[in-house]
Amino acid sequence: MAHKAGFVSIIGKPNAGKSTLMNALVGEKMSIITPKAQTTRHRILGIVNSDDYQIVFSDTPGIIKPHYALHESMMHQVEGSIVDADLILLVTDINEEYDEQDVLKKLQGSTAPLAVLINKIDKSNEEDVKKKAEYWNEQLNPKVVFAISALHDHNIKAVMDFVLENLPEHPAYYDKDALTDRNDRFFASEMIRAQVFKQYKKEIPYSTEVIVTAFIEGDTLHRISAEIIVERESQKNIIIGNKGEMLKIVGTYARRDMEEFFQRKIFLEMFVKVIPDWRSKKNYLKKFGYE
Ligand SMILES: Nc1nc2c(ncn2[C@@H]2O[C@H](COP(=O)(O)OP(=O)(O)OP(=O)(O)O)[C@@H](O)[C@H]2O)c(=O)[nH]1
Repeated sequence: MAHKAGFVSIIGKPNAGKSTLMNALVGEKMSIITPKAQTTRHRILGIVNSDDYQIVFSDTPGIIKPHYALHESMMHQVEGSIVDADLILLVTDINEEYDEQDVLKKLQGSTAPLAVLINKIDKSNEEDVKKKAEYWNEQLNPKVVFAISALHDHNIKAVMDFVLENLPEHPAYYDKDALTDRNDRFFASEMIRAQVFKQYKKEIPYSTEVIVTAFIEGDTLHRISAEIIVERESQKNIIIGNKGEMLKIVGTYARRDMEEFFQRKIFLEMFVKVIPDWRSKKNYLKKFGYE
């Protein structure tokens, strides 16, 4: 059998379940998952290897109307991942209420085989699933529509089979040992960011960036320093909390996640820094890895 390899882009609206799906497909906790929308800011590759194939999944930020330079960068990543794709998985929430025209628009002109995945069917009924399937068939004429639950691992195997069937013949793109293109620093910062999303309300998570400033590896212990960057002094106070108690909670949970992920003891120190309006400043966005 000829070797197959290709790029599979997972796209859709915020909160549709893209990261949950990617983690179910890849079988690792690559992408952070929180109940809030817009948690994924970068394209993240998750790679599944076997002797006969290499599937490079790409989890992308949710499709939104851009309000900040940060959002523009996020949308460029979505567009890039549609252009690069050998296959596209469009994830939609069965209970999605707002307009999906922006999603449809992004897909115009794409020639890659497309599957629509109607997600969260555990929170729906057969009739609604059927209606949604008809809607998507009409709108996009995809190769196939799957009804799935990424969270409950329902029909994920069928999606995987579809991907394998439609993957082009190609040599591997990455080393067969690789699970992702992201490094340990990235995952460390994502684990802190996930806690920021979990522990704080309203605008705080969206105004926050996390930068790992030092990552010293050891056989039994990794030493990690990170900066939590916010836009205003008032946000800094909220992040730190009364007598530092909020920051302590973030640190405790993030450290726990890191210890599980890296299989090491972790020493974690964090500093909170204010950079006014960093989300609108191109130079900072560039520095933080957004193009
Ligand atoms: N009930 C149910 N909830 C799900 C399912 N899949 C995902 N979720 C939940 O939906 C929420 C959003 O999931 P994510 O995977 O972070 O969504 P996303 O599309 O990556 O979101 P962004 O990163 O914001 O674009 C989380 O609370 C998930 O647990 C599902 O099949 N059923």
